[in-house]
Amino acid sequence: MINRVYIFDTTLRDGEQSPGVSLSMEEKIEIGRALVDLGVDVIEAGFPVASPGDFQAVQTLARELRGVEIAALARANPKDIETAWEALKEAENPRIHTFIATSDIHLQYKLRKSREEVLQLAQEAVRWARKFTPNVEFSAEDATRSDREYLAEVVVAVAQAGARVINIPDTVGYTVPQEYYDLIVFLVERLRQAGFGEALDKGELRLSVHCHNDLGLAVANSVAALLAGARQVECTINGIGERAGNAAMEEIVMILRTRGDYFQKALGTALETGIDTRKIVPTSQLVSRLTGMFVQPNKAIVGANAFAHESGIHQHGVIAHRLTYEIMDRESVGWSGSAIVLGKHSGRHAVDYKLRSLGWKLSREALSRVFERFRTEIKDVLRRIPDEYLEGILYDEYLSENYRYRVISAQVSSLYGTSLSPIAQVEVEDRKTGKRVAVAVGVGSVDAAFKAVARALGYRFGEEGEGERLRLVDFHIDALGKGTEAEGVCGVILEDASGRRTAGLGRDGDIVAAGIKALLNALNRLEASREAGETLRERLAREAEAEGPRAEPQPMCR
Ligand SMILES: CC(=O)SCCNC(=O)CCNC(=O)[C@H](O)C(C)(C)COP(=O)(O)OP(=O)(O)OC[C@H]1O[C@@H](n2cnc3c(N)ncnc32)[C@H](O)[C@@H]1OP(=O)(O)O
Ligand SMILES: CC(C)C(=O)C(=O)O
Ligand SMILES: [Mg+2]
Repeated sequence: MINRVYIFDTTLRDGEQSPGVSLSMEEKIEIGRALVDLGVDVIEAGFPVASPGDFQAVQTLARELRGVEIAALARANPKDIETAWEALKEAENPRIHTFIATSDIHLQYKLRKSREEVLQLAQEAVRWARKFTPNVEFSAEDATRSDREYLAEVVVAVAQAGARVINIPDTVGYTVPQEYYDLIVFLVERLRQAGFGEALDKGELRLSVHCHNDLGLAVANSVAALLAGARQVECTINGIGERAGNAAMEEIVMILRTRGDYFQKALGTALETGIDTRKIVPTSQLVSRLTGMFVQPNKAIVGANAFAHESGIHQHGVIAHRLTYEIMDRESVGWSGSAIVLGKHSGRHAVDYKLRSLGWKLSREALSRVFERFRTEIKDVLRRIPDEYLEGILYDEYLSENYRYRVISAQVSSLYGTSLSPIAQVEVEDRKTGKRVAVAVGVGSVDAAFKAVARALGYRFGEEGEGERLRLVDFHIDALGKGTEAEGVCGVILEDASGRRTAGLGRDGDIVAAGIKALLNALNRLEASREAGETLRERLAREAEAEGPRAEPQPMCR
């Protein structure tokens, strides 16, 4: 049998059947182009008879996209099939995908037809479609709950009618991998007995799988079917689709790639797809943005945490050698940036690694000082810890004696039920220039307070006003503890005009006061890093060198 697995992407058809998803024509084209770039073999563009909008979308994609087959869905009746063809006919390589259910439950309650009638409709549908194109796919909807003998009869009948691809959907996500594997083996055998062995071996006739995720088995079932001899897999980006979704393409592709050794052993050959895996993450993010379907952080391959290491023991392992805790190269699926994420469970190795990647070399003693503050002041306070906070600790530890600014007092109004704006008045001390008072109006009380502090110290946020312009890159507030008396913890990251970034933290029972403290902390660190940051960096590096060499992280670790 051929070792090429054809990727049939149904993000735009079954994926769009996800409750709450409705893509505009422009969005479908944008996703369609991304799918072509990704290297899918077939794009199921829609169900043309469903609505004029669906018809137009299929027609537009058929006209616009090249280098890919375009499929359209049609029930087993002449009108659906003719409409599908009308929409498809300008495609470079059009495919009519016709279907009818084969399970007794569907026959009895939904179609109200006998097995004989459905068998005949299935065959006729393929013949109708063949009048337009030889590229016809037939799906036996709810195949996994169908009587096996009857299903085999339908499969052989549609092959005889000229279907090029026969799809065995697990429409309601009911099957389990071994059962599905056995079913595909059984159908392959029946097709061979009916004289289609050579066509299957050459890939001229293909069995396809289409799995839903109701029991969380869509990908496992798809892979089992590929092991059993299916060579087309129907799937969606991020696994979106009807109910619990379809099989996630990115997972199937990466299973085939990562476990090529296993397929080699089991089948005597690895299974190949045409997917350019480096485009997986950008495509996933595009689909998530346009469909509004959020990708859970722990989702395999494309979730934000899929390659992130936050706990100390794992971080240490990965820093020593990526393969200790990574089975795939994150860049091979399109991720960039660091895999080491600082957080509550991070350890000394990760802190050292992060500081090294920020250009700091520390002696053991200096690292211990930073790590101790990280452990006691930050780890339990912030959920995610941007790298800037580590540098902030260094400045606090070594330069805080020279910190320039101090807030003496602040008064901030907080309003409700009025069109008036909040006002902040602050009194600050600049060690170089003395005390200053400033007043500012803001959208909210934090905005007013930040603007007043900035004004008093010769900075500004935004276009207006005088002073050096700063950008607030990040601002967040967390509650430490529960209830209305919980302490507020505010974190800010500032960026100056040269791109230098510093972070600040502030804690207070009053969240506006916590914000003011965080801002002051960040401003003090900014000034200190400008004045003495490089000197400190050199001094610490000299101390580290004097201490002798330490193991450098492996270049493999990113
Ligand atoms: C498993 C799947 O994902 S199948 C695809 C599901 N996708 C969709 O349904 C999205 C698009 N659907 C639609 O817009 C509409 O359902 C339409 C336009 C297709 C049909 O709309 P309506 O004519 O109003 O029918 P409705 O949706 O209420 O019922 C479906 C009809 O199709 C029949 N039918 C269902 N599947 C098939 C089939 N594969 N072949 C032939 N007839 C079928 C049903 O028996 C029912 O017929 P009836 O009206 O004679 O009772
Ligand atoms: C139309 C078919 C292939 C389908 O989506 C299903 O059975 O789930
Ligand atoms: Mg489906």
